[in-house]
Amino acid sequence: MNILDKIVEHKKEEVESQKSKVAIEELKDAQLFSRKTLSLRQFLLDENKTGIIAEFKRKSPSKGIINVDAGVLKITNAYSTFGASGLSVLTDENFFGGSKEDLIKARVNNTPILRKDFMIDAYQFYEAKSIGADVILLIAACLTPTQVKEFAALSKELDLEVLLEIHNEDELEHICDDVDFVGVNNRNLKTFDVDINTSLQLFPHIPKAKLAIAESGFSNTDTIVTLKEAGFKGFLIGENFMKQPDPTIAFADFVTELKAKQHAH
Ligand SMILES: O=C(O)c1ccccc1NCC(=O)[C@H](O)[C@H](O)COP(=O)(O)O
Repeated sequence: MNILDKIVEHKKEEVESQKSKVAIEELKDAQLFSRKTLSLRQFLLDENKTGIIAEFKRKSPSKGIINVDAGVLKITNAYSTFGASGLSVLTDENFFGGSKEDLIKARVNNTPILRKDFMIDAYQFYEAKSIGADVILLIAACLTPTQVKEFAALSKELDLEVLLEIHNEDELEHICDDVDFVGVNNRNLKTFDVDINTSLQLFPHIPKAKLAIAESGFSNTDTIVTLKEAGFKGFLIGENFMKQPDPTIAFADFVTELKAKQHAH
């Protein structure tokens, strides 16, 4: 069984257990459920921002523990202040050490937040809205095109934007009208190898109406400049900042360097 299958297996049990504790009607009563969401599309198109979607990530299947001491509030505040176009907060506990509470805490920021989780059941979309998410992730590798269509439509009803993640050309078939962003994940989920060329190869096949986001494995600003020139509008970066003794300083330094390089181009 590959890691994605394992995660999905576990997620199904988790969601069933959660459904028996909190009904959808209760989720709808949560204060955050009725808040007006922020548009990641708008933030990504804002030239004054970096295009970086900075991810709060404590551990991962590929890297193990990345940063267990990290404080979500301090780090996401700094990411927002220093020009992140979006925040990504892992809410999966078992494999990534995240939580719904992390996302609720990060919500003080006036920056769009992606609920980073493995979405496999309609219940999770109501949950995402109830904890203050603006964007949800659909991973093509664990959903059928019909499920993507249904979940994307439900997201739109709930005023959530949709990031569809793909890994290869076959998964382009999952793209549908209600998808706002197509994310190309450079990490092969079977081998965990990261290859930035995956983004460059798939970019020409992404419909122009969707904003393209490159995901995973970024550690230098030159790569971001190259992908920006290729047409990518967003860059999902987690580990590179989170593994540093102070992720807030690492992020600020990265942004300063990126801006200098863009200025020079
Ligand atoms: O990161 C993993 O090990 C992983 C394993 C299995 C499924 C998903 C996984 N990562 C999710 C992500 O998409 C990344 O957290 C995100 O793109 C940021 O990547 P990075 O900058 O390399 O932390």
